[in-house]
Amino acid sequence: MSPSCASLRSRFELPPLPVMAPSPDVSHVLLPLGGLVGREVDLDAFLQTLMDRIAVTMQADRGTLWLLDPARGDLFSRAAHLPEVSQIRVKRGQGVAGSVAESGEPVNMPDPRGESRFYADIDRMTGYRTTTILAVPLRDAGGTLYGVLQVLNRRGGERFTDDDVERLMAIAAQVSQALQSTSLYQELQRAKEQPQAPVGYFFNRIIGESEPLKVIYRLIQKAAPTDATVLLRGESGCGKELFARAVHVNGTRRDKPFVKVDCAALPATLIENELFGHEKGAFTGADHRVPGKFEAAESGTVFIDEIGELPLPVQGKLLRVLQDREFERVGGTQTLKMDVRIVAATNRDLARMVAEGKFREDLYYRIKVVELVLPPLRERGGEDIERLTRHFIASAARRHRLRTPRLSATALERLKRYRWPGNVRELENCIESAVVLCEGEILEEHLPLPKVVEASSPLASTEPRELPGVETGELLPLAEVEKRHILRVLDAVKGNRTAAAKALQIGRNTLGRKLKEYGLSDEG
Ligand SMILES: Nc1ncnc2c1ncn2[C@@H]1O[C@H](COP(=O)(O)OP(=O)(O)OP(=O)(O)O)[C@@H](O)[C@H]1O
Repeated sequence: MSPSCASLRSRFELPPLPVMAPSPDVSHVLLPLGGLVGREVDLDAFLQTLMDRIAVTMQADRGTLWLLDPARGDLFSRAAHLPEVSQIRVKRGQGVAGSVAESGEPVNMPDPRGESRFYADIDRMTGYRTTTILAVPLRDAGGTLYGVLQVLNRRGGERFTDDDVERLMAIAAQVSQALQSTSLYQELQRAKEQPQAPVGYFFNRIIGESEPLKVIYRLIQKAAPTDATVLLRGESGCGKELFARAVHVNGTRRDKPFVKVDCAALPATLIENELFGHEKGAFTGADHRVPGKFEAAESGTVFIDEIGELPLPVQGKLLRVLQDREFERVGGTQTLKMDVRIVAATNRDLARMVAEGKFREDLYYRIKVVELVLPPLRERGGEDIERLTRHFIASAARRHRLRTPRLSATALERLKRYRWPGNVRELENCIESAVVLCEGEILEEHLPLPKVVEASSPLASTEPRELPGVETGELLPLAEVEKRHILRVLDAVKGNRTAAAKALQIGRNTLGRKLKEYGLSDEG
């Protein structure tokens, strides 16, 4: 085992934290982490573990570590427990964390609604609803404030108490001490001396250090600060949405909205409406004006998922948006100007769709100014599979409040050899299921993987071996086998698409798209 594997392993084998009695003595929260700092092989994972522990100890739903960016003078989120976006920035004085950075005093806010110090845009950006917040300053050994430690939503709908404030302050003192021996702190110090150098670490939500991913990170770093339209291509479940968010948060629009439009999840007739909004009276039932996603994303980014599903007339309208930055609402005559960046994604072969006359050629070239082809999981190598696996084991155990099981060498070997047709999503679901079903402390028997079909087998295939419902001997085209299998699974879950997608280990979008291809309505 390589030294880096050894330290990663020990990180995930830390015993779970006991739920603490109210006491400011928090030494046992962070002591086990102390040793890891010195062997810091994976700072992101370390910070994530740290935030997870803090959230559990504070009986909070989630926690965020904010750091002051000396180059820009604002605060950026460096690690968050269950974050939806990789990075958020707030100005000093803005929001609760910004207020703490400004005043240097803790803030305990039992009900943020209507509070001027609460920055509701963050909830809007993440889709999370904050009900209680507690935030305290982080100071270095010299007493200078360099960040904020924040926890959200105390469990059981309770408020954070005065004891909690004291406890989080004590934790902050220890976190500060631990952080000061990391490369992150050194980077902050360097940035102080060279204020032009931006503080990095913008990929902290994406796991993977394999060469093909590093190529993608470099391309994102180049493309993100521009306004170039980005097209993400890749198999279903390989992280297109995650990378689309990375483009957004690494660019200049990071403080503005990131708005997703999922073309596969919408009936064709509604897509135009969703993107461009409609005027009152545009159609029966349109009793008031509704702004579209382009308006909602003003100055931010619109992420058009499954762009290959866009009906031809709407493709023309989108082309005009890209060329002239203007459009009209459905049923409207007023031309609206807009300023948004567009990131699109597809797992379809758009070049082929162009050749077949299903996708406009001029739009195709407009959207692929920067094209990022995400590698499927099986091409990212065993180390990335291991990193993702350990991350998903820890997060599933946390989500289901279970003890974190250990991964046996045999199980890890099987995971590395499997082909992962459903990519990271399939791995995530597979691990969650194994963690939930695991009976002992070792995760080995419960991996829901087909035992025979593995990458190293000459019979390796992306299809499961057994396909119930298909009569043996019948030589069916693959597409027909897939269709029958999907319909059978849907039947088994009584038409519940979320459950069917989960069982099939594909995205709900992908399922919607396939059903559309079979000519089945997209509702439900
Ligand atoms: N590199 C990664 N690190 C951590 N999590 C990842 C990574 N890639 C994907 N995931 C997770 O896998 C799941 C699927 O990712 P995502 O939805 O971005 O895929 P997608 O390519 O957009 O899928 P689809 O084409 O089906 O919409 C998500 O839960 C995402 O958070």
